[in-house]
Amino acid sequence: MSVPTISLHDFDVRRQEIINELMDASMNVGFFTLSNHGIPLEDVQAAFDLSRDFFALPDEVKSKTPLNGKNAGWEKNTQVRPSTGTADQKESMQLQFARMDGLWPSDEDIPAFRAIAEKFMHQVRDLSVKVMECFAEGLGLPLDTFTQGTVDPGVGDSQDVLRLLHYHSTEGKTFGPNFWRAGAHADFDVLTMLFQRDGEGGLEVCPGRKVVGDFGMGQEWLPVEARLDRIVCNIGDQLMRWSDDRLKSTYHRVRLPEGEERRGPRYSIAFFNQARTDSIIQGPQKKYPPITGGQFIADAMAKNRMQSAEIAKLAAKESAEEVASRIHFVPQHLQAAA
Ligand SMILES: O=C(O)CCC(=O)C(=O)O
Ligand SMILES: [Fe+2]
Repeated sequence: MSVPTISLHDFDVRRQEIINELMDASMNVGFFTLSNHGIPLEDVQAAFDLSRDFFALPDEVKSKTPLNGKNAGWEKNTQVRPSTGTADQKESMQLQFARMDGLWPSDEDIPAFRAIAEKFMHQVRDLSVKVMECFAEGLGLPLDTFTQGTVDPGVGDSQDVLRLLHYHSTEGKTFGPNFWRAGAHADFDVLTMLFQRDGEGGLEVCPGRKVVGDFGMGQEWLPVEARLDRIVCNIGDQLMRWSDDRLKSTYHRVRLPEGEERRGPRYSIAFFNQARTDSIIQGPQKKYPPITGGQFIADAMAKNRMQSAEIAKLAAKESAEEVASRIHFVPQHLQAAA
């Protein structure tokens, strides 16, 4: 199995063919990469330049816009994944269309940050809407089923997030067996679009996992090539539930450099398309009870915090693999039902 690449060239005339490819990838792998996606390379580069300039600021400056409880703001070395119990070796800055009061870095600290970031967010959102409409069509649902919740970003209850990520250089550092740039997890959004820079690899995918698994431990992990001109996409838990589990939300992780690999920093940028707080998530076959986008995220974050605290305690004593093999992990919507 491999992560398929889907070209979006001549989108309008090739629409049906593209829908078929997207559905196939999402039902079987949960991940795919997009080529010829229409976002100019120089705009992707500009977003990475902005990210590099922001993370180069002193921590005292970045901490003027700290992470709040709603996935906006800056954090460093604080994200503990339930799969590992250790903090991801990274810092990140999360940006949204709404709910950003006091969280945009000032023009004195970093010129035009908001303007550049928002331009890119709109470009990625517009492309995401195109892809999510394809999913709706592929599932035989009204075209706006998944995008209703993610359009109109000015409305105040958009939960979409652009996350700038900076994984620290590992030059001269050694780590225990249980440390990751990003520990194994599934995303809890509708659709994630991830940008990477050439050669800054490490992202691995556990393809086509069954609905229930233990963080993908012991299964096959596929590397995803890092290329500036491609967008890595994956299905999140919200779309899995919204499609009655037909489209798969898949585990993925970012490993630390190994052996002779370059040990420099890694930058990536993820855009998480989320259901809006008041949209109702329920599949056509009503496999699961309805839930609002707001409640879904609140539940997911609470569960995550609880599991992370639990596993951090255990992981202090045992290896991650032993711990993960004992914790029965299921996607967010199945957890809520359990
Ligand atoms: O940086 C990456 O390649 C992946 C990041 C990721 O999976 C996430 O932030 O959810
Ligand atoms: Fe992720």
